Amino acid sequence: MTTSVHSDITTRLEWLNLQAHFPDVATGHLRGYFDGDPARGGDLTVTAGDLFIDYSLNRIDRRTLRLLTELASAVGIEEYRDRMLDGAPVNTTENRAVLHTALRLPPEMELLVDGRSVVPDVHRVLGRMGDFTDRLRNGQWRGATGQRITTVVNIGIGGSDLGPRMACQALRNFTHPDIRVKFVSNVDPADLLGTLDGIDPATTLFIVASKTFTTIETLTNATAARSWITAQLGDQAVPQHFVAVSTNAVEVAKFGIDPTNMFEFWDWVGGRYSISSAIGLPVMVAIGREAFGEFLSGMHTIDRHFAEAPLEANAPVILGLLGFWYSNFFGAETRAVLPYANDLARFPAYLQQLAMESNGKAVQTNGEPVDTSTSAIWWGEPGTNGQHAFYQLLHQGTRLVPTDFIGFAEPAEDLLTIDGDGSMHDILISNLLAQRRVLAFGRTSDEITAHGVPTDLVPHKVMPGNRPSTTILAPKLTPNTLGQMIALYEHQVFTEGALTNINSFDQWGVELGKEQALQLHSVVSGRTSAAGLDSSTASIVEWYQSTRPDKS
Ligand SMILES: O=P(O)(O)OC[C@H]1O[C@H](O)[C@H](O)[C@@H](O)[C@@H]1O
Repeated sequence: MTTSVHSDITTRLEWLNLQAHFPDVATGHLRGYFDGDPARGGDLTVTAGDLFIDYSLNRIDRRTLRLLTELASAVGIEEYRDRMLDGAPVNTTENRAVLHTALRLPPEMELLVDGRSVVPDVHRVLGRMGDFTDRLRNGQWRGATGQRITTVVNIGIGGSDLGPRMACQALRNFTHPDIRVKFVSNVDPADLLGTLDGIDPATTLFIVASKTFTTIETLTNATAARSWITAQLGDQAVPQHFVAVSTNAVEVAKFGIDPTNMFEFWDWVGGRYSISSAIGLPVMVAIGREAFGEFLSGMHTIDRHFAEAPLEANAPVILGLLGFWYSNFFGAETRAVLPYANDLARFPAYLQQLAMESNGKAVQTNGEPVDTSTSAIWWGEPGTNGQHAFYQLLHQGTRLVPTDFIGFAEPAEDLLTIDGDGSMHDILISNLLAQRRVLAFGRTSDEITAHGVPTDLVPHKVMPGNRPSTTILAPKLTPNTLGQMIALYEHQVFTEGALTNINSFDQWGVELGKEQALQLHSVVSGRTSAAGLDSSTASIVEWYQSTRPDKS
């Protein structure tokens, strides 16, 4: 197995330079930076496609970014990026190429994997998805009773759920008026039952989405959904009510879904990077094939920027370098993403899988333990809701939480304010601006005292500021700009993974839990004994079995 980029980053001269530089920055304050460098605000920005990114409110000075890019360059990040984009097997533990970017290539481009151009395959499947989508949306595709399909339920989990679910919500204003798209992921029966409650099997179609088609949650839910359909419509109804998205045609056929109703993708598409593959089918159904094309083209715009822009003007690289900086020099444990767009409510959850399943690792590509910190814990909620819940900690707590604010110039819809004098969207954006400003600049005890606040209250009201944030802006939340934002974060995650020299594209850490769940299912259901289990697990199994009502 070859190493992806480098090893022993902490022994490099470029790392030592950053270490020597860090104390200057650690003792600096964003107030001081802005006072001493009035042009900083407009200068520390980068444009990528339609995205305008302001990173001036970060704990860096102009030298920091140069030193960080020198480090990135020294470890060969550009070569590693190019190898990924060219289809080299950079997922070394699975010996696979990592080519989600190929899913967004225009048809006239060529990219060879094992001597075969993958672009025609990508467009063949996109064409099939488009034809299916058209038939569903124009009512040609009928259910077993001859009725139009009005509800599409995607059954999938992880990468086969989070992306399409997030995107369908984000693009609410672009969706077909007569088709609702729903999602079931959890093996908790409450999820499936809650989703099916009140919907009619005769007008419902299921997309069973699973890269491997062996994921227990998805197959269990799909089997229950099939029973729900056949109980009311008969066995012969399955072909009209089930389609599959997978890389595993054999398992799809075993499940009973007609291979002609399967939309394929390939092992060089990682689950958490799969929204631009056939896994995006529910999004295409919701917004239509042309708009889905716009979504892919937004991603491609950022892919090209990532491939071509010099490191110091490369938006995802800059964001990745900042993440690395906070994790490794400031010791930041978490990272917040706060979209000032209610429709992006699931974006932080989507990014959690993207970032944490990719980079939540402690072993370098050569099998040695990492000598750096890897992924932060990503979390977030839409503004302004979070302001009334957890922002207190962001402003005055003891932890440093680098934050991404996301905002749009034009809302999908707007309403007047209560006094009829302004726009609700203007209030939303004013809040975004206020929060990033207060986080950065705070309020000093002198300023508070000047407002006549009693002395004993002053320390409680001090806002320390110097809390970093990055602001990502786009003209409007559309399929195209959503695609741009997704690709921005994908490549940012790549950058952090490359710097820490881990394989961002495998996920061995999720396997053991799956394996043990299968074994424990047999114990929990009473088919095998609890003998040999640790005493804590055995006692909970005993409690569960004696406490749950008789299943029969
Ligand atoms: O699409 P599937 O094969 O069903 O996999 C669904 C998910 O499950 C796995 O446990 C992985 O951790 C995820 O990366 C994957 O997205």
